[in-house]
Amino acid sequence: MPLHAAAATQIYTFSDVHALSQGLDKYVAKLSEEAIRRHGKFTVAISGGSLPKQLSAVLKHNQTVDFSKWIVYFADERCVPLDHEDSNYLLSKKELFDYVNIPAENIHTINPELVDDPEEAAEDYISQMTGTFATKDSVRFPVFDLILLGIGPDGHTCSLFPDHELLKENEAWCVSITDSPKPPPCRITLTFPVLNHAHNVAFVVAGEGKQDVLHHILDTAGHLPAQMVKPTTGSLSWFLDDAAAAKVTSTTQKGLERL
Ligand SMILES: O=C(O)[C@H](O)[C@@H](O)[C@H](O)[C@H](O)COP(=O)(O)O
Repeated sequence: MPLHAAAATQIYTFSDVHALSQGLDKYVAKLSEEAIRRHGKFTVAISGGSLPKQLSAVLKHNQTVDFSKWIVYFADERCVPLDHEDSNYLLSKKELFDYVNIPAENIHTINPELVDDPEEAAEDYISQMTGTFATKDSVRFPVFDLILLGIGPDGHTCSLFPDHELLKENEAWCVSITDSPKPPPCRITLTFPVLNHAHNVAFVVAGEGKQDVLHHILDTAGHLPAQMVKPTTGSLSWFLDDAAAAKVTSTTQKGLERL
């Protein structure tokens, strides 16, 4: 698979969700190897929804990835206990963490003692990231090796929703939201400055239910949250199954590669 971290947008399409998971396995394994070689670790932020299952279906059996060097954050997380059915941590635990040897201390969850105080929970998450990303020089924004994102039918990503005040946040690394249109209402979420400072950002989108929003995002100029993800120097990739990509017609399709 001709993987390269081009600065441009790269769109990969797959015949079905299993092929998409196979493509993600190769993509993530390559980025993980490169990052570990470069700085001894692989810092990754994972979204919730259908992404963890799509990400992990093949990757959880990968025997070459050094998961012991992974440092995991969540692109967004619900303000619920870690054993709650709505927890993104629990979802990724069931789909991936239970199968691979990521050290528990390297999996950065929302502080379970702060789930009833979203603002405090967001501040605590920033403190956790400071521990991971701070260097001897002051670091303005954390630089993840990879951020994995989904999109909702309304074009939201993470817990950044259309027309929400949080879209304007350009300083804080993580913020809380208490009026999420997608339940549950209280969450913490990474912000656009963090998303757009990542070395690599990949959207993973599958299913015919995403056809219209994906057509809007990739074929029209606009300001949906997913359209505001524009890595300053990093790569932006789309991993799509054919069902989701059916209405994508833009010239970016020239970047379409079958993996
Ligand atoms: O915590 C969340 O709800 C997710 O992070 C959210 O941003 C998700 O990625 C989209 O809503 C897409 O969800 P689906 O992939 O399930 O459609």
